[in-house]
Amino acid sequence: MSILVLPGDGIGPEVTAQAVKALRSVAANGPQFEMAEAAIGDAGLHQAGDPLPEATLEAARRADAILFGAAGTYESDLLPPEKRGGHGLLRLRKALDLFANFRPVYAFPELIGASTLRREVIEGVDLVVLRELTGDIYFGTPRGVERDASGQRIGTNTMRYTEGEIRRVAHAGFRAARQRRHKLCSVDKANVLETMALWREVVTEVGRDYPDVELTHLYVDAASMHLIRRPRDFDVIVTGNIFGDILSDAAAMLTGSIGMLPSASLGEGGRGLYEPVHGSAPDIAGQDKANPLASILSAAMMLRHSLGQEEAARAVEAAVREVLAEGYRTPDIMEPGARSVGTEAMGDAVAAAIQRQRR
Ligand SMILES: NC(=O)C1=CN([C@@H]2O[C@H](COP(=O)(O)OP(=O)(O)OC[C@H]3O[C@@H](n4cnc5c(N)ncnc54)[C@H](O)[C@@H]3O)[C@@H](O)[C@H]2O)C=CC1
Ligand SMILES: CC(C)CC(=O)C(=O)O
Ligand SMILES: [Mg+2]
Repeated sequence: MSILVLPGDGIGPEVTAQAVKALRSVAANGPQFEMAEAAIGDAGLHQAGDPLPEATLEAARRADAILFGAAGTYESDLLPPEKRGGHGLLRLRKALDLFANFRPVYAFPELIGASTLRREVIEGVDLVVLRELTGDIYFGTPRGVERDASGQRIGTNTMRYTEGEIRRVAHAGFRAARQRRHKLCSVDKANVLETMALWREVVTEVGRDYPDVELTHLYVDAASMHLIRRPRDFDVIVTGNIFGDILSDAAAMLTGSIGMLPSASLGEGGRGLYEPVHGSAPDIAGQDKANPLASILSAAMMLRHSLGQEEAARAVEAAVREVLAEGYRTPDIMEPGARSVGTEAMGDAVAAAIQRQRR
């Protein structure tokens, strides 16, 4: 089994190193992995002049699974796309046609006290945001900044979805709901945007094949309110690229921190890209402060979905619960009386707990 590791920028390399530690701990008495590393993001720009170097894309195509950290910095964010670290990630997802990004939002009972939200709202939260990942306003054309006849600058991006793109992610949403509590909520802005009216129509059509799944629809503005007000009512949320990007960061706070949210980006084949939901966090990079659990939980999703190692995936997840129950906390999830640890020490604690789980 081959894993390509793409640490990227900022806290990307710090958290990814802890996920690699967890995988090595799994491999100590279980499946063997071949791990290789390649550059992406600003790191790719520095190394090869491209946020997605050709060698990285080739290696990604060959790997069984890809573990990604974070790409981009505030400095490169405002440059043209070809010089923008984060663009490397967008291109990778597109090149591998990884259109279904599953972002589980699970409120660990051990972390209820770490959240800024009320216990009665977040206790029992267990939902998945399924974000479409290769279409929408992030990829639609025309795009760019140009000048009109008067010399004024005009910025354009285009929200665009084909029927086929909506259909395939809708199927993925219904299938996911079938594995869970049989509820799918489709989030759109069909009252204003034609693209989203098509989204609602196609999701409704696909829903006829899944009579056992309860389909509901919400507009994205109301959905963001309901997500915070009554998060337990949600099972699977399927939505477009930009709405999913925003809603999942908001939903992260139901778990205590964005440092707790893993994700799996999947296509039609078995190969997946496993990526924490957070970014490169320049404000805490290089300070041993980042929470590595989102990355470690992404590695667990990788073991499950791309490498066929369900038992190992469960061991990693159980190890995370164990260290949380023991009171290990990075600063983002710190609470009074807990054991304050840095990124490295959290990774060590999880790796040791994996050993205990697999004994
Ligand atoms: N998947 C990716 O590669 C993503 C890349 N980005 C890029 O990352 C850079 C920073 O973007 P931001 O908007 O600030 O989002 P961000 O997710 O990097 O950070 C937002 C806030 O959450 C905190 N945070 C993030 N991850 C954390 C972790 N594991 N542990 C503890 N705290 C954590 C940060 O310290 C910051 O205060 C930008 O260049 C952006 O383009 C942003 C989002 C996703
Ligand atoms: C490059 C960005 C679109 C990354 C991001 O915010 C995300 O994937 O959540
Ligand atoms: Mg995001």
